[in-house]
Amino acid sequence: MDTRVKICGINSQQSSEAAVAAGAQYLGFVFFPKSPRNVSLELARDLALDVPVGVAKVALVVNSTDEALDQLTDTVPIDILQLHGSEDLERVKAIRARYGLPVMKAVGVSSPQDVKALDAYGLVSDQVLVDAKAPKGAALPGGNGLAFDWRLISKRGWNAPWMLAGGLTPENVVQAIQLTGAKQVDVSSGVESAPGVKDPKKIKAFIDAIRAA
Ligand SMILES: O=C(O)c1ccccc1NCC(=O)[C@H](O)[C@H](O)COP(=O)(O)O
Repeated sequence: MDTRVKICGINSQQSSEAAVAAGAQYLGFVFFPKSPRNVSLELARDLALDVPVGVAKVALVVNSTDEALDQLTDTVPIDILQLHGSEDLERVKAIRARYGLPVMKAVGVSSPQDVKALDAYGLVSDQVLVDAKAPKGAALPGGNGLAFDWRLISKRGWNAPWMLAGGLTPENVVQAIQLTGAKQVDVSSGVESAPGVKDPKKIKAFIDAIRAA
């Protein structure tokens, strides 16, 4: 399978190098203080400057203000802004216009009703991330290691390129791709040895499983 892979929650040189060596096309940097994967602007800048050309650097933010985004984009060389909060269509359009960067809007899915939102976001975003909806009261809006019912989106497409996320692992990713038809996948918890600790062996196993299928 030539599925494109995003490894999210890169927070060390080791995890960055492991993801690049394994063949990831995207690296995600989380800017959300409650997350065990949260990185400072300075660390993200240092890591991003070492990422080879051709591997996309994704900055993941949650309901960020323009001031915070100004600081982020002035400090860290990123390629894509991933909006993982409750940003509405107008906010997505405004961020895209202000920064001139591709925007990937994350949409949480747990029911057919949630899937309906993807059409609208697909019209204003460059990509959509189809993720498991965070449980009520969860500390994190994403990165929870929870999968949703992939049948809800089986063989669907929306108005923009999309990426499947939520509870993916080296053991289930091929099945998830076969069932949904996803051409891009995103993983965080499933390639960690502990919350926020990326495991180079699991990263390689995740991508090798896809390549071998
Ligand atoms: O990963 C985080 O800690 C995180 C924190 C706050 C908002 C979003 C977050 N992650 C978003 C991602 O893109 C994850 O890769 C995606 O939700 C899948 O996570 P997982 O189910 O752990 O593979």
